[in-house]
Amino acid sequence: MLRRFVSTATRETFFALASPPGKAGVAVYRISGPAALQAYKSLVQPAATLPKPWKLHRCTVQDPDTGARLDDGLAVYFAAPRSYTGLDTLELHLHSGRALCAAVLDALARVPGCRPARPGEFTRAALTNGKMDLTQAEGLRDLLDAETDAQRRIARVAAEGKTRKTMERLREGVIGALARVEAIIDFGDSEEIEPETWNDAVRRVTELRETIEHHLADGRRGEILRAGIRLAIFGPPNAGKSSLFNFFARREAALVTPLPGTTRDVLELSLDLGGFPLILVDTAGLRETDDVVEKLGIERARSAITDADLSLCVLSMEDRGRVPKDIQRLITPNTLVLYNKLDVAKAFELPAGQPAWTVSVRTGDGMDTFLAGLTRILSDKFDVRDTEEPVITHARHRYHLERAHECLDAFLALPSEEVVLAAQELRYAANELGRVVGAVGVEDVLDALFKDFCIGK
Ligand SMILES: Nc1nc2c(ncn2[C@@H]2O[C@H](COP(=O)(O)OP(=O)(O)OP(=O)(O)O)[C@@H](O)[C@H]2O)c(=O)[nH]1
Ligand SMILES: [K+]
Ligand SMILES: [Mg+2]
Repeated sequence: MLRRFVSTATRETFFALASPPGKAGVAVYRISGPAALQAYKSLVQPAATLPKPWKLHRCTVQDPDTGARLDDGLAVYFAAPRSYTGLDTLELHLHSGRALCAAVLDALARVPGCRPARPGEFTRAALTNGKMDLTQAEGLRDLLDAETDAQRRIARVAAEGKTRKTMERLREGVIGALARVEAIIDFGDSEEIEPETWNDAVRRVTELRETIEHHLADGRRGEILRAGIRLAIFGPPNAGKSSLFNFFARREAALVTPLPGTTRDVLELSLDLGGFPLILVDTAGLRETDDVVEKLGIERARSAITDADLSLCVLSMEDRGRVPKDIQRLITPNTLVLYNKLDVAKAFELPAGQPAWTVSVRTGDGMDTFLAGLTRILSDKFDVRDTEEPVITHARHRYHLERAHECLDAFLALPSEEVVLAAQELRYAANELGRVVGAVGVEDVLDALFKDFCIGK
């Protein structure tokens, strides 16, 4: 249903080094646009015969003005529209070195009609030319940014076009229902239209609404995984929260002292735990205090706990019987509980109904079991398996799906006489779904997206 997104007609030819600059095995240059073959003729020897598309050719590259030989390597020509960008594209695979890259880029800049590419310009052209949709471009950016295995896998789902397909199918469904309602408007007075048509539209919309609800009820797994899972460590002073934080950091990242109230600021640490992106947050111990600075720290701790996706309460085993009420209130069935200082306390049976462990951060006792348990919880809560439906990975997707859901709700609340209003609600819904894939109104999203791309992608 989706052809061209934005009509920024590309008459220009842009080029970039697509591989990292500097010393490496191979440097890849991409030249995309109508002058791609012109670049071939200017730079490549022998240029007498033009390259067969999609075939690698041995070549020598020379300076277009002096004819001085620069390097030799391989050239491949992708004829439009069967290229990454959908435009005529030339790729040169040469040796990589700083001076060599600079000389080749300089030579390319002297080819008439060629100019250096802007960040993300190749992908932007691919989008413009209908080679991919907005969710795929976002997925690609996320794939390049992915730092852990779970992030990589979720980005792939979008980059491969699964999110796009789901959204397009939903949009087509809405348009199908809209066609029925419009038929009632057009032929409503004649006998050709059965009352069944309205019921049919209602049935379709009900199903679509359910599918959207199913996608929305994903626990925000996609968005959380992409951004990193925030795990807030909290508890009373001196329980060993910062000691645990340092255990994960593998260095003395936070101050640890025997004085209660040591930690004041909120500290963060990003790490990869079993393939999951975890943002660990250390916070000030919670207690009543008259110390102004400590009070501020405790306020920050409370907001960090609220903002977190998961929370871990650290309790010293010695304080087990006397956990203050305001800390008890923060422990929900979803809170992980770590009883620390096993080395100086007697072991006890863990209460059921709560993910909990006993450990000694000091001696390392029980830590393996705790880490394995934590990884399993992350996997249960946030993992996205290949067989599952694509999930929402950006707040933007959720926003438009929620709006579309509202429109379908509004449609279903209307009586069958209100066909004109009903058609309008469906049009709004289709429009919202179109925004996810970028079929409507996306210029601002594109600018934000491609700003973060590297040049040459
Ligand atoms: N015996 C024993 N002491 C520990 C253990 N873990 C931490 N401690 C000690 O407990 C004291 C407090 O540790 P911290 O890590 O500063 O505790 P905290 O919860 O961050 O404290 P605040 O920042 O003040 O809230 C320090 O003296 C640690 O060395 C443990 O497993 N066993
Ligand atoms: K302390
Ligand atoms: Mg601390």
